[in-house]
Amino acid sequence: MTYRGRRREVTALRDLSLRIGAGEFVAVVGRSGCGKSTLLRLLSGLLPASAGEIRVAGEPIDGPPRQARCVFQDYAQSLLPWKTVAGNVRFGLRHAYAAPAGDHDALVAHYLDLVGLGHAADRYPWELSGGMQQRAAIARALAAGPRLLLMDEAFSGVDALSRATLQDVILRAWAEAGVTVVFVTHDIDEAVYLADRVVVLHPEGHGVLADVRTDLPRPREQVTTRELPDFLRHRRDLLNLVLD
Ligand SMILES: Nc1ncnc2c1ncn2[C@@H]1O[C@H](COP(=O)(O)OP(=O)(O)OP(=O)(O)O)[C@@H](O)[C@H]1O
Repeated sequence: MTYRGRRREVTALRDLSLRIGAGEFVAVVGRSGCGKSTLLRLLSGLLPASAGEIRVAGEPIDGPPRQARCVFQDYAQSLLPWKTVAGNVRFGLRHAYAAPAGDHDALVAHYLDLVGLGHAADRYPWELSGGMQQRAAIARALAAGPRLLLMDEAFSGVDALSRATLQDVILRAWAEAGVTVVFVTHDIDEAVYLADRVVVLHPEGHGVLADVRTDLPRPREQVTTRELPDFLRHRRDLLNLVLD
């Protein structure tokens, strides 16, 4: 992928070949500037690839794929400020990939419960903490019934405890919805905790440096999973790869 500016060109990713199966939870890690966000923007169809091809569900994409939804780090800008939390989730339902069966009120309540925001349905985004706003953004994305959920440093802007809660929210949602998740993070611990497969990008954007199956037992749990010998082994190996 080459970014073409007026004065110069920056090639962010090259020789990248990656295949992600339906229903996988894949984390993408790597040094700052290695192209993680570029990869996600390409998958989201927001950035047209300057070379190569991206297929979602076997179809080459030429814009945002209908079955994909994105959650970015900047939660403050991802919600509609004039709508309540419930109104934002309802918006997700109304623009769903496949029209959801059932009563919309019940579905809104379901997604709010899933992210632990049942008590905040009538509040506006500016009345919520950062972690709550991000939960609302996740509920809205899930309400759209995506088959592919793209998350870019989605939990980086919140405090450590809210981050742990959000990690468990997304694990629950993934287990329930069977959606494919591609999760970009600079946090190796988060990658190993969440995913079954961790893709390490080459520091200078030369494709994939390593593609590691972690496959820790599920369900995951914040304390016990992080103490597993396999968790610690993958964490150490991945840190060595990224820091090298
Ligand atoms: N809009 C843009 N125009 C020009 N160059 C860009 C643009 N966006 C990103 N780049 C460059 O592409 C490369 C990859 O950037 P990208 O943001 O994808 O990396 P990243 O791995 O997500 O970084 P970080 O971990 O710091 O967020 C970098 O060299 C960056 O400077």
